[in-house]
Amino acid sequence: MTKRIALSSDHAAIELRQTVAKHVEAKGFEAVDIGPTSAESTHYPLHGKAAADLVAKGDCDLGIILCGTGQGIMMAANKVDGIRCGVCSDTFSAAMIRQHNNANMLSIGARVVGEGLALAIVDAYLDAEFEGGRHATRVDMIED
Ligand SMILES: O=C[C@H](O)[C@H](O)[C@H](O)COP(=O)(O)O
Repeated sequence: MTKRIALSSDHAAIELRQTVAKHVEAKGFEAVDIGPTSAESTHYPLHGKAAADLVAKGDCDLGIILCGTGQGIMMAANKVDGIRCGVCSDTFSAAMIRQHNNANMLSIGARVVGEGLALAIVDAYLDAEFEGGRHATRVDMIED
């Protein structure tokens, strides 16, 4: 079954989010892009929570969220039970948050990385798989 990826951002990352949405569709995922579409200033906690809720409820398999730094929207998403979201500005971390931390959401800062690196980060994240084993013990500890 096609994996569904929840996408949201604040005003600082609309263009990059739309580019990421097209990229994940081209990779064979379904992009569930919940906006916003207007460049009007908005509040990242609203959008981080909205995407995190989709993942936490199982409506989406994974989530990719963006704001200026990726930090604020990540903090909001991580307040939702069952969400493990990391901010990444490099491809190694993007793969590792999946392989070791089983992160179900990725956050990116649109004012931190350019489009090329952002898409490489998305690829590293989506192409990686959770390794389980000792890492599962630790992820369970986070959930507890
Ligand atoms: O962590 C927060 C994000 O980087 C926001 O995108 C940022 O704070 C928005 O700033 P501004 O309202 O100045 O565009």
